[in-house]
Amino acid sequence: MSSIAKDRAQASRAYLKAAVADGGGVRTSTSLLLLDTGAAIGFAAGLAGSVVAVPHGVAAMLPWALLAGVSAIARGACAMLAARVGAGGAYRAKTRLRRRIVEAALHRAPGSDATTGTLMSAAVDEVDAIDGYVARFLPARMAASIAPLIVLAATAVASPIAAGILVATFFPFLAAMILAGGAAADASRRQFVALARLSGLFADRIGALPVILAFRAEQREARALGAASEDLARRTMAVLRVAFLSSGALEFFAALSVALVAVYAGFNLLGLLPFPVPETLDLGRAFFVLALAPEFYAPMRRLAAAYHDRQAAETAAERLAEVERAKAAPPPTVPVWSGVAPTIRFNSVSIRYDGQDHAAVSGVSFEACPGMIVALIGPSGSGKSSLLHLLLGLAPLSEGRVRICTPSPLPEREGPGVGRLPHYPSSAAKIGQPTPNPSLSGRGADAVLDLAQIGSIAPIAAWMGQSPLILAGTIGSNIALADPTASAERIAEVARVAGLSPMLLARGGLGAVIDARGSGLSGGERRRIALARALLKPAPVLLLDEPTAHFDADSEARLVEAIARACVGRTTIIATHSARLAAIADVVIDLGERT
Ligand SMILES: Nc1ncnc2c1ncn2[C@@H]1O[C@H](COP(=O)(O)OP(=O)(O)OP(=O)(O)O)[C@@H](O)[C@H]1O
Repeated sequence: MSSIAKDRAQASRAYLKAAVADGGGVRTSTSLLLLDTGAAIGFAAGLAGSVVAVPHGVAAMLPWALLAGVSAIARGACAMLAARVGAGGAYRAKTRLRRRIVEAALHRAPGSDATTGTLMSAAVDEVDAIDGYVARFLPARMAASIAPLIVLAATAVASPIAAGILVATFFPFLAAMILAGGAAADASRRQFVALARLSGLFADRIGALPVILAFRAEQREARALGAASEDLARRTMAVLRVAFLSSGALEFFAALSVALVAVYAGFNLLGLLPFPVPETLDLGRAFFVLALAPEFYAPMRRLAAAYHDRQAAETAAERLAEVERAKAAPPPTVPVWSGVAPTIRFNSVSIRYDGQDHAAVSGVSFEACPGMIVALIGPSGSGKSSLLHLLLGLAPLSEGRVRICTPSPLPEREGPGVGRLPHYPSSAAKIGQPTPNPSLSGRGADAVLDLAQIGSIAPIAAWMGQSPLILAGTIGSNIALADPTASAERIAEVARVAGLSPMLLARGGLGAVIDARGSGLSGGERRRIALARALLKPAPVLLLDEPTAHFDADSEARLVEAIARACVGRTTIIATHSARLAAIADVVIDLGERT
């Protein structure tokens, strides 16, 4: 194994160790497997005692037969409980890990190139890959390091030479296992990478199905999926080849050791050994060591069966660690936001995405005050959305500063916090001048927060993005995502203000069910849902990205009026190509002039 592969394997093991740290389930499961070995010794002793007692009648046989029977039942119970406890431990470890992975996926650093498909594959398949590791491999590994010694000790008490035979067959077996294990690790890693690639590819292509159909790229995408699944099949066959080889070696040495013990015990019993030995076995001891010999390899068999689980888990751990590494660092300061509209000051702000030569935005300065609308205009690609994303922690700040000034004090505390924000009316008229925020009067001196310190203003911002999220459910529940506590009347009101009435009439109201693809909602209707969502959120900052795109002139005029009303008392920044919408802004920043 190269040193890079070694480092990688070590890092994966350390990650797995930390991920399954509770260990309680593993220890209990291991103890049950060791009890199973103890019961196996009892079973062998019971069998041997029964055989020896046959000439002395049923009464003499009975206690031995009872011992064998109780031991057999105990073995069954231990095996069942070990599987159950292991599965419980694996479930808990997976739940904890999945929570961490989903959190890392949701809070990934701005500019991360992970696709939805790879993140889904990480949260579902790769977390599931640690199931066998915790439920089977870890208990089997711990048991395999102790149980053979117990069997060996019990065998040595009856026949030290039979114990010596077991030890002698163990070393070539170990060498074969190490060789097979190394080959299995590589093959298994390659197989798992192929599986993750296929799952990610499949999930992404399903998400992009309408686009694929529109561009008639079905054949090409089907070929790509076919190639990925053939690759997976090839790698799976390689894993199976190694698995068959290693289980062949295991079975060979297990059978060899039992055969050698049987031959030795039989010849010793008959006094036909061709060489002198310092022990003479009687029937009971000979039967005991013979019945116990298969148990020497049983823990190793169990470990070999679970070995693939370890490879799968280590490969998954590499990818899970990558997802966690891509998680954005938590902001150093976590403010408790008040519901007061802040002043947002951009000072020589530049945004450069990872891996890009040029800054998407450079040297932008402006100020958005409470009650004021700032319109960001400029040609496509001039960085309007990037500035909004910056405020939400979705784009990286590479130069300059963004400060959030609010008249209310913002004490720091542990954990994210946002109090109940006041209701921002959508009924007051918006006049062309900045409107003083009524809630500001009587407040103390400004508290100034640095965006670089707080990471995002998402808790106090209502955002309408360019690609609105639509979830399977009703139209009403999609709007209510912004404020699950909102009343039906309030949802109906924002839906009306956002211009959804004609669509709701046609589809049967807010209770109309839509699927995750939106059940044929038009681009404009999706945007209206997103706008309604933004208007519903009782947030003091409103960030709208192209709210009037896809609208005809009349609808646009009505929507511009509605937006003007909704902005009263809030700090609003709108990215737009619409001259009509820009006309209601107090400040217009033309990003095109800067390039
Ligand atoms: N995540 C990203 N990674 C790399 N580059 C990005 C990313 N997001 C945006 N960009 C680039 O940054 C530049 C500005 O993009 P942005 O979406 O901010 O422009 P825009 O003015 O909003 O465009 P439009 O009017 O078309 O919406 C573009 O060149 C874009 O390709």
